[in-house]
Amino acid sequence: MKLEIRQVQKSFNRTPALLPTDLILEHGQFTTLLGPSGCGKTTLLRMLAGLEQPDAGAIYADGQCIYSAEKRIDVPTHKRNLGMVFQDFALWPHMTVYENVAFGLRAGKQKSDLRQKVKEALDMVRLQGMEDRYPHQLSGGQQQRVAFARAVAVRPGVILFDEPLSALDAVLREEMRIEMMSLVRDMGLTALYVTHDQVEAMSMSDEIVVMEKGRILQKGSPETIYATPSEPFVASFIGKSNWLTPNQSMVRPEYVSWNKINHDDLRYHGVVLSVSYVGERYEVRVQMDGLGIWTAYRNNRVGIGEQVDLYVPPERIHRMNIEGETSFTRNKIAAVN
Ligand SMILES: Nc1ncnc2c1ncn2[C@@H]1O[C@H](COP(=O)(O)OP(=O)(O)OP(=O)(O)O)[C@@H](O)[C@H]1O
Repeated sequence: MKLEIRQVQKSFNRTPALLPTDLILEHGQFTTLLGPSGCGKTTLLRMLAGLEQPDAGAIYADGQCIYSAEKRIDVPTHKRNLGMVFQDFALWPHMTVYENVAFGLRAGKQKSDLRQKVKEALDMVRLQGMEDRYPHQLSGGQQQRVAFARAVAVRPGVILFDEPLSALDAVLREEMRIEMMSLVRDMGLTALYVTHDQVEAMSMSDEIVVMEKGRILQKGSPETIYATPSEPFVASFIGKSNWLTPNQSMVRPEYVSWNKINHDDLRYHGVVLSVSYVGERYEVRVQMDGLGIWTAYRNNRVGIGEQVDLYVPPERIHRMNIEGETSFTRNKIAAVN
């Protein structure tokens, strides 16, 4: 299913939670809303789900209007053909696994072959044989699988995730991330995923939508956003950035080297602050002269307090799009020579 959001906005008690926003979720694409707490991600997701009413704007599903403030159209949640998975799993505690998954199918009136459909959904998330258990008899990962099975059992056109993994520990979170992503892809579902975890966003998404203070700052593939963030907030929120001029141009740590490689490499001077072994290499934080703290990688240790020169190829410097400037430019400000 393709979803189109046109000029949708929402305020609570006259405070804007989402400024007028346009967004298209292409059919079969995995899109992530990424941003800090309170930036409006959940509000946007809830409006798509029909759980919150926009103040203005319209929403279309495969070209059909499912919400329009102007035309007073508001298709209820259960008729929007979507599945939802939340952070707290939202399983019914007094229902078994079977009943939890069947619940959505019953509500959606898909009663024929109920048993078969529940079985298929539970097989998919590898919970065969757990039908009679109650949620409290399951691990966090298993509970989240039940929530996922319940959401997809109705064969929705789109699946909405609101921080679905944040209640799980780091190892399980990574496992579940991979599992959910491949299930969504295998089913060809359109997915919208809300998170404030940039690693999650980078590893799962076809498209990342970076939000701040109720607006979209940038939308693009993980690779594009990492390489060419549109503004300083995006650069700082995704990956590590080494600033060459405050809030204007930066270089990613992997392009900072400890030796001059090309004749036009720029040289910067600093003092080593910390060295952490991160497996295979060391992550070194360096207090740069007049430039704040940089991160660089190294194959061997370096002493804390050591004076160092770091080199940056000019073509790796990314300049923010401020007042129409081009993305990649030569920037020699603050270079040693
Ligand atoms: N029902 C509500 N009543 C009043 N204010 C609300 C309501 N829901 C959200 N808000 C406010 O709207 C803004 C956006 O909230 P929202 O939950 O969409 O942010 P978020 O990016 O999802 O944050 P988080 O990651 O913490 O969930 C916040 O300032 C929040 O306090």
